[in-house]
Amino acid sequence: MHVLKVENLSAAYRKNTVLHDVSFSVKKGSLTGIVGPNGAGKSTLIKVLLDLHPKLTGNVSFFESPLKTVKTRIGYVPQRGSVDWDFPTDALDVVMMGMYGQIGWLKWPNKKHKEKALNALDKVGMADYAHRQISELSGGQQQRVFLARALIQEADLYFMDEPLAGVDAATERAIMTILRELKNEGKTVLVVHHDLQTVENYFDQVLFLNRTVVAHGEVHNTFTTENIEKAYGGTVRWLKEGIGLVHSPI
Ligand SMILES: Nc1ncnc2c1ncn2[C@@H]1O[C@H](COP(=O)(O)OP(=O)(O)OP(=O)(O)O)[C@@H](O)[C@H]1O
Repeated sequence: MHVLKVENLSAAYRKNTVLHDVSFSVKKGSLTGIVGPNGAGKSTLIKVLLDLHPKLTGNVSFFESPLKTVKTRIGYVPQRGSVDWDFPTDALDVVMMGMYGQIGWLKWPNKKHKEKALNALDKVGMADYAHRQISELSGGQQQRVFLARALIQEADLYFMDEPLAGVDAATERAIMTILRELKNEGKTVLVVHHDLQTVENYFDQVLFLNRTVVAHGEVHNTFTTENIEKAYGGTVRWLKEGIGLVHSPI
């Protein structure tokens, strides 16, 4: 069964088409890195899939169903820069927002919900910051709080928009451990990712996006120099060396 199936999707900002003819499907239990150059449409793709931005054409189904019937099974960690951090709320409240599917809108969370949220903060190493205003957290700490919020949803499919951007090495390891745990529990995770050097270590599937799908498949046979060049254009040359990549101008 497909967890996500996308067919001939296109989307635009005003008259500027940013995604065209995007088609791919994702299998249960996979951990996919979505890579592509700046402005390739990675964030837009996630927003369109989740109905946060309208699509022009195409079909999207989750668990072989339309989004509106399966929303509570989907978790989303937006790009940090897209969030208004001045919103006056503390870390615990941010995490509890992830539970509205379970609590129900306009109902107050009870003690059990609070405990669950605290556990999630503990899992990402942020228990001590539960009552800190989110605007007073560092970028990496905010990212961890967001991850806790997604975890508490107990979703089956997660979209994460650059969860590793601007975090320190310890936070990166902590986040990757959690993503692998989710995968091991049979959850499906799609991650927008920037660091080509770590793609082979972190993901089992890779989706190269540049306005359309350039390549998609198992990392071991899809993460090739050829596909990297196809996605990133001819101005840079990526030489695969061991598990890393060396970036060299032509
Ligand atoms: N709100 C918006 N209004 C108009 N154009 C937008 C908007 N958001 C994004 N775009 C444009 O759409 C294109 C795709 O942007 P998007 O943010 O999806 O790319 P991305 O692959 O996530 O980029 P990055 O790697 O830089 O985060 C870009 O050309 C961008 O300038």
